[in-house]
Amino acid sequence: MSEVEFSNSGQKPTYLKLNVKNETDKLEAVVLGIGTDLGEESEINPTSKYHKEEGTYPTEEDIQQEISTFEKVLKAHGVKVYRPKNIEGLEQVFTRDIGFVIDSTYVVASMQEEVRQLELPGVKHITNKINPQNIIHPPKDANVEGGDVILWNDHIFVGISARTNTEGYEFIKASFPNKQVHAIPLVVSKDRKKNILHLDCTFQPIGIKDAIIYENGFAERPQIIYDLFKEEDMLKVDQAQMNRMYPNIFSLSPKDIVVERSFKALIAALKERGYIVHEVDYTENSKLSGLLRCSTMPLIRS
Ligand SMILES: NC(=O)NCCC[C@H](N)C(=O)O
Repeated sequence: MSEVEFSNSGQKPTYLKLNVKNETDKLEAVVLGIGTDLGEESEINPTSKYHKEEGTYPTEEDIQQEISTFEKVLKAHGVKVYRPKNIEGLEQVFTRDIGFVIDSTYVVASMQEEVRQLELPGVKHITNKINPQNIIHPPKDANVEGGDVILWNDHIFVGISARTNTEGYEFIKASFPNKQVHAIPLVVSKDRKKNILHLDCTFQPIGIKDAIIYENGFAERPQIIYDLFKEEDMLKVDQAQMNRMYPNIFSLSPKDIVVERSFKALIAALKERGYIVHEVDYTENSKLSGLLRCSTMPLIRS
């Protein structure tokens, strides 16, 4: 059933005015993950597998507690926060991956992992507020997840990973002919310390010209990134910092960035560059191989 609002006497539906052109314009509306019921401990990626084997898998309580502190920061900045509806036994933390907005178009993700694809009905009550004419679906055999799609105004970077394939990249390229769409092959490894699950685990633009980058996360040198971002504007992180998900912070605006509290070196570097840093605890979430960007799906940035 559609949940669109009607502006006057039921005649004209008011759809969400989707608008996302980059990673940092002022955030107006977002879908934030829940983690209400994570389901069984999962081996879906090398990091989750490691924590399952080590007996350090996060509890639902801790995951929800961390997400609720993030939600408070979002709301304190006037952001409209939508939440998925719980589906029994599914993680539903990383809304980033299951769909994403490019300009005014909503792309429904086509996911490699069936257990992630099953999360899609959880956001139906939100996607029902989008004009169906602005919703697109990848064709059969094309996989693309939002964690691999990074927007930078006229440019779109698409990570080629265990989750997003070349067909997924081709689909994005064909769907947005006015953008320059770049395929960025990532390191895929069973070794949790080397594996890059999605592009947003190794690279993310911040502000209006800077970026956080783990340079060894790419299967080949991403020349386009070096062409678009100056050497002095790149905050380079090492492998241990990448493993803690330093690149996966989240921008509320070109100035305001939400960062995991323990990322001391990054926080200092960001402050030095004039950013306002909002600290939250998110270490338990990182054990599922995602962090702040991963748990958000921006709908409107102005
Ligand atoms: N963009 C991201 O890196 N998302 C994290 C997804 C983690 C989730 N446990 C998964 O393996 O699909």
